[in-house]
Amino acid sequence: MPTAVSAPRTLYDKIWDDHVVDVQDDGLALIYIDRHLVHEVTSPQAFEGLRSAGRPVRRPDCTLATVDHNIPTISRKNLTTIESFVEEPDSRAQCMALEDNVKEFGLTYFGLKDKRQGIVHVIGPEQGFTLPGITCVCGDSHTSTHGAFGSLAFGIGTSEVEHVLATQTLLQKKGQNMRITVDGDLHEGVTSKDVILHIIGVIGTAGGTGSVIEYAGSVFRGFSMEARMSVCNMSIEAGARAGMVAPDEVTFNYLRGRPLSPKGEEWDRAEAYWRTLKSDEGARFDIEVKINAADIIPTITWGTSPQDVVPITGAVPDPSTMTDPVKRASAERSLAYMGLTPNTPMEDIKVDRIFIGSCTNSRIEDLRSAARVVLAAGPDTKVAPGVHAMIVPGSGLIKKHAEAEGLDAVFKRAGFDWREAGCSMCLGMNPDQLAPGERCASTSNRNFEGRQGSGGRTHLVSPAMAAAAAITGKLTDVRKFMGATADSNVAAGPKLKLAKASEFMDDAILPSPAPQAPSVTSSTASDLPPSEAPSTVQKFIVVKGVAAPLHIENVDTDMIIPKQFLKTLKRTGLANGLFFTLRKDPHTGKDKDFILNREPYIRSKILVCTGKNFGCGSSREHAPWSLNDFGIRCIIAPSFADIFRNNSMQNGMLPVSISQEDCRALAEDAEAGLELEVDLEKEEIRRPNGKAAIPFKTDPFRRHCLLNGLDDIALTLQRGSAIEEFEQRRSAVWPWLDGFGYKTGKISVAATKNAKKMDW
Ligand SMILES: CC(C)[C@H](C(=O)O)[C@@H](O)C(=O)O
Ligand code: SF4
Repeated sequence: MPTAVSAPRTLYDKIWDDHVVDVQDDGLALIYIDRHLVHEVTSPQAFEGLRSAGRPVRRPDCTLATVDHNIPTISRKNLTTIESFVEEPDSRAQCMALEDNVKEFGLTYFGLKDKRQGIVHVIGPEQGFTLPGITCVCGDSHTSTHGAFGSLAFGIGTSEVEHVLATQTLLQKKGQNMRITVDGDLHEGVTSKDVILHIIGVIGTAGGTGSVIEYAGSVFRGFSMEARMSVCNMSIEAGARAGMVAPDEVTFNYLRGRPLSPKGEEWDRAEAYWRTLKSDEGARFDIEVKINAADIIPTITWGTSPQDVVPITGAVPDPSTMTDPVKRASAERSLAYMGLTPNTPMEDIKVDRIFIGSCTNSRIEDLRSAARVVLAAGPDTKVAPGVHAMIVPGSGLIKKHAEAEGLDAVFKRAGFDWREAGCSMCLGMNPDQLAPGERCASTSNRNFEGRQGSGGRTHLVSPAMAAAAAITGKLTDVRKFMGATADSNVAAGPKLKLAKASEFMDDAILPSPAPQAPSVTSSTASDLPPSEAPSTVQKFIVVKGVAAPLHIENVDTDMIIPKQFLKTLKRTGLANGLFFTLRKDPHTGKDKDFILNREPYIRSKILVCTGKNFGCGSSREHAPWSLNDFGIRCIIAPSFADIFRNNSMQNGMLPVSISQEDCRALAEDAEAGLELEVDLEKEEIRRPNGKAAIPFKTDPFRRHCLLNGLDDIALTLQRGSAIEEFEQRRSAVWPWLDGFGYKTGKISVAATKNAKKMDW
């Protein structure tokens, strides 16, 4: 319901205001979550938490689960059960745990036999589960994708997944409003992927930290929903909490008729509301960035961070020309990893592998644009000798759609490998991986070290550029596949039939799962009202000990703990995986000369990082879990990525941000092997040898929770009546959000009523 305020509001302000259940004086709000997507990697520990506290899932009707990260993308002809189909034992265990959990908690699930299975961020929009004006979360950083519909969509860690499952709410502080406007006309051959890579090159991977980005201007207005999703998807690579595009006719046309979109009168009501969802004239943005569309040309990454971009016409940068020593060191490190020589023209770089897929670029338009390049190259075009080019559609329905259009035939004839849906080589939790040293042109979103396979080298590109590289065997300017000859080749090629997504959406009603009563494994927890369920959060008061210095910028969570360690059902036992690629030699498995392998840092309790944006990238809570397991309770850095900061505090760990100068001073103490003492009560870091303590600030609520070891879920459950009141209002004002299309309704959480009042 639009609130009566006079000041002009942004789209983000409006959605935020419409979801506040309760707000504290310090601005910390309890916000309602309309849609929750669940996958196998970040949910097992969350379900286990519910089980041991005897809590049900509050809104199964607003929750949708699928398997995507671990599953093989080979033919499913011989698929009988997930147990026999997924060969790798840890991957299998995660998939099976999800299947057990969805049964036990009564959730709708698209399993491997369901043609609607696919990457969470592809199936949500495809089904109309994602709608304008909603809040949408998932234990996955690329939840930002759903913001393309004008929703507030963001990734969360596993503790927060548990929080949403139990309460359908989250504790959040509002972020900043940031607007990125791209106006003007894009050159031919420039796609949404080039636009977002260019943006990240301009603002950097920390540019959006603490902000929600609204993408505005004629370029995004002119984009399809698929293109808007690719842009919003990579908001996380720009460091933002979320990205969004105001809904318009393009959005409504995409959603009309989708299985879970509102129907009939509900649609009319919904559409009228959705039309109010745009930033008001004069609304205030904290940060404004303006980009001229004409400045963008097909863009590609050269290094190991998504901000390492260069036009395809450019060359590998030369670190010796960089004045900032941290930047120079990080560029040198990237080039060594990437096996590249400064000043090499990008188009001279040979590739071994091509990956067209991922939640960024695996939708029908992406496949069409790749197929067009293949056709433009001529009738006998083949993938270059020695190159393996893989195409992985984002969902089973996209695969069917592409096959109905004849795209698969174009690809197969040219020698591409046409696979089944899943995350695949975007992060290689399944067998689709790069071998050490292999170089890949990839339509995914992350080029971190080891991301697609240990020692693998990734260049991020658009689907059209990936197809061009597949054909030439080198990074290639896609504009070489444009013009009169290309057009006549396309015209002379096979007649492709344009199909509509609605032709493949014949399942209007989702199965209605009958929830089994959640089983309770802890004998005492079931007898307790939720607020008294034992808190698992350890207190943080004072931590004194060895501090390890680290001089790396943009330490990403793939670096903190690589994908092979995500296949666990537990929150513990991850110390061995911490900074694995920096600590262990991939060939011998022996310790490398990394700081945490040396005395006295092997006993570190504190990590002092002098580079900004610590913990960027994926939402994996495994990152703080592994630090914690190693014994590190406090990380000091100039700045943190939002999800990592939240995840750490959910685990009784303290992320402290202080100036880069102070970080450098502390790193010097650490290098001398001197102990530091972090005092949360006094909010200061005490240094050895009588040096002045360094003060820091923490959010008052988080500080209170850490000092007392309080568990967020128990605290939120005390707000049971406010949540119920909100739900009643929600049903009256936005009735289409009550699990429209599902047969099962909500499950009431009677236990919340008896909850004992706790310190909030
Ligand atoms: C597994 C999940 C936590 C992770 C994410 O949050 O992004 C993954 O999807 C990724 O892309 O690295
Ligand atoms: S980024 Fe890759 S691994 Fe993560 S959800 Fe998207 S496709 Fe899956």
